[in-house]
Amino acid sequence: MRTNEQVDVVVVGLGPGGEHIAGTLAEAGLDVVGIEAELVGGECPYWGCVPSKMMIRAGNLLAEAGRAPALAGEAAVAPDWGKVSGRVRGEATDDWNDRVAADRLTAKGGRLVRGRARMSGTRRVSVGDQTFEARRGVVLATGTRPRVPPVPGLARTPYWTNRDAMAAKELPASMIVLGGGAIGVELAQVFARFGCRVTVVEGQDRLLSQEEPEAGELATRALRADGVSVRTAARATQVGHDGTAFTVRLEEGGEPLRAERLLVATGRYADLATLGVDAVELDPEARALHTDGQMRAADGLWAVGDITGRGAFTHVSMYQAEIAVRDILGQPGPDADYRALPRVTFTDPEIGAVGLTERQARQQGLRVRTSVVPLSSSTRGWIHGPGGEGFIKLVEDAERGVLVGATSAGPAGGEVLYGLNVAVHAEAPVARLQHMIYTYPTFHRTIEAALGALN
Ligand SMILES: Cc1cc2nc3c(=O)[nH]c(=O)nc-3n(C[C@H](O)[C@H](O)[C@H](O)COP(=O)(O)OP(=O)(O)OC[C@H]3O[C@@H](n4cnc5c(N)ncnc54)[C@H](O)[C@@H]3O)c2cc1C
Ligand SMILES: NC(=O)c1ccc[n+]([C@@H]2O[C@H](COP(=O)([O-])OP(=O)(O)OC[C@H]3O[C@@H](n4cnc5c(N)ncnc54)[C@H](O)[C@@H]3O)[C@@H](O)[C@H]2O)c1
Repeated sequence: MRTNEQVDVVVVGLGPGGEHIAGTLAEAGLDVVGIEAELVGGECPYWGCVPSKMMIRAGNLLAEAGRAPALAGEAAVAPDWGKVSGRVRGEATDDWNDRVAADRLTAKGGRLVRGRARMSGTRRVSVGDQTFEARRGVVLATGTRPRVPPVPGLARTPYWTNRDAMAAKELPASMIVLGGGAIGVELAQVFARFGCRVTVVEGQDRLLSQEEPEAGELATRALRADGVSVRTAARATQVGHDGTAFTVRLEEGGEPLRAERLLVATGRYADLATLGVDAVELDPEARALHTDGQMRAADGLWAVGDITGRGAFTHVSMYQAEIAVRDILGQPGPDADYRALPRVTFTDPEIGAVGLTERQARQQGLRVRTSVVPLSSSTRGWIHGPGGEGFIKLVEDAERGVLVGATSAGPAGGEVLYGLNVAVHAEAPVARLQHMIYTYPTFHRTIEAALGALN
C-alpha cells in the first residue's frame, strides 16, 4: 500500500555527510528521516578510508622492520594478511554490519528507512511504496560509485573494485591495478608489501596526475622500491579473463600483462540519473550536483559530499554537512570556501597537498613564485635515514605575498601539511612566516627553508 508522510527533513544517503546532517538535525529537534540503501556510515568506514588506512598501518610496520638492519639490527617479520583482514573485519567494519551506526542515529531521534530513494518532486522523496514530503527540505548525500572505463572485454571479467579489495580474506599472488590515483597507489603499495606482485597501469604520464609532478615522481620511486611495476602513459586496449587469470593488453604492444586479480581504480562518478534529479529539473547527466555556498542545489534541496564534485574526501563531506545543517536551521554562517582544500595520499611516504598546484596557479593567471626543498637537506631528514624521502613545495601568489598552494611529502607528511593548510587558509603573509620560530629538529623545519628559497 502506498503511503504519504510529512516530515521536516529527508536525508538521502547516510555516508559521513548525510549521517552527520541527519543526526545533528534530529538532535536539534527536527523530525528527520534518513534513507540508506546499503550501510549507515557509507563508503568511508566500510570500504574506504578506515579499512584502507588499517591496511596501510600494517604495511608501514613491515616496511619499517625492513629498515631496521641499516639502523638498529636484525628484525625478522613474517607478513600475515590474516591479521590485517581480521582487523578490518572485526574492528573496522563489524563484518560489514552497521547496527552501531544505525542505533547512533535513532538514539539521536532520527528515523532510519532502508531502501534506494528517488526524488519524485520538489521536497518529495520516494522509497519503495513510501513517499516523504519534507517541510524544510531534502538533502542529497549519495556519494559516488567506481567508474569502470569502457576498455573492450573489461565489463565481462570478474574485476575488483575497492570493495573487493577491502573485503579480501586472502591476498592474490599477483594483481594489476588500473589507475594510479589515490586508491591505486595506496593499495598497490600495501598489497606489494604483503608479497603480492603488483603492476600499476596509469593512463596519464605520471602517478597522482592531479598533484604536483614532484609528487608523482616520488610516488613512482616509492612504489618501485616496494617492487611494484609502474606503467605510466599506458592505455589498456583489451582485458580478458580465462577463468584463472586476467590479461591486459596495452596500446604500446608487447606481451599482455597477466595477473590473478585486476583492481579497477580509475575514478568515481555520481549517479544522478537513478536518483531522479530530473524530477526537480536538475540535469541527470551532469558530473556533479552544483550547489551555492550554503550547499543549496535547488528550492528546498541541499547536497553535500562526493556528489557535489568539490573533492571526494570525507573531510569535504563533513565540512559541507556543517554548513548545510546551519542553513537548514536558519543560522547564518560563511559560505563554503575551497581555497585551502587539503588532501593526503597515505602512501609511505605520505603525500599531502593543499590549495593550488603550481600549474593551476599559473592557469589562473597568477604571478607565481615556487620552491622545492628535499627533507634530506634538513637535520631531521638526514637523521631519519632510510624511509625519510620527501620534500616541501610551496606556491606563492607573488603579487599578494601569500601561499596559495603547498605539498608536504615525507614521513608524517600529512601531519606536517597542517601548518601549510593554516597558512593558505588564513592567507598568512609569507614575510611573516619567514620570521617565525620553527622547532628543531623537525621535518616541518623544511618549510622554513622552502620559504627562504621562493623565487
Ligand atoms: C578505497 C578508498 C579510500 C579512501 N580513503 C580516503 C581517505 O583516506 N580520506 C578521505 O578523506 N577520503 C577517502 N576516501 C573517500 C571517502 O570515502 C568519500 O569521500 C566519502 O565516503 C564520501 O562521503 P559522502 O558523504 O559523500 O557519501 P558516501 O560515503 O559515498 O555514502 C553515500 C551513501 O549513500 C547511499 N546511497 C546512494 N544512493 C542512494 C539512494 N538512492 N538512496 C539511499 N541511499 C543511497 C550509499 O549506499 C552510501 O551509503 C576513500 C575512498 C575510497 C573508495
Ligand atoms: N587518501 C585519500 O584521501 C583517498 C584515498 C583513496 C581515495 N580517495 C578518494 O577517492 C577518489 C577515487 O579514487 P581513484 O583512485 O579511483 O580516483 P582518482 O581520480 O584519484 O584516480 C584515478 C586515476 O585513474 C586514471 N585513469 C582513468 N582512466 C584510466 C584508464 N582507462 N586506464 C588507466 N588509468 C586510468 C586517471 O588518470 C587517474 O590518475 C579520489 O579522487 C579521492 O578523492 C581519497
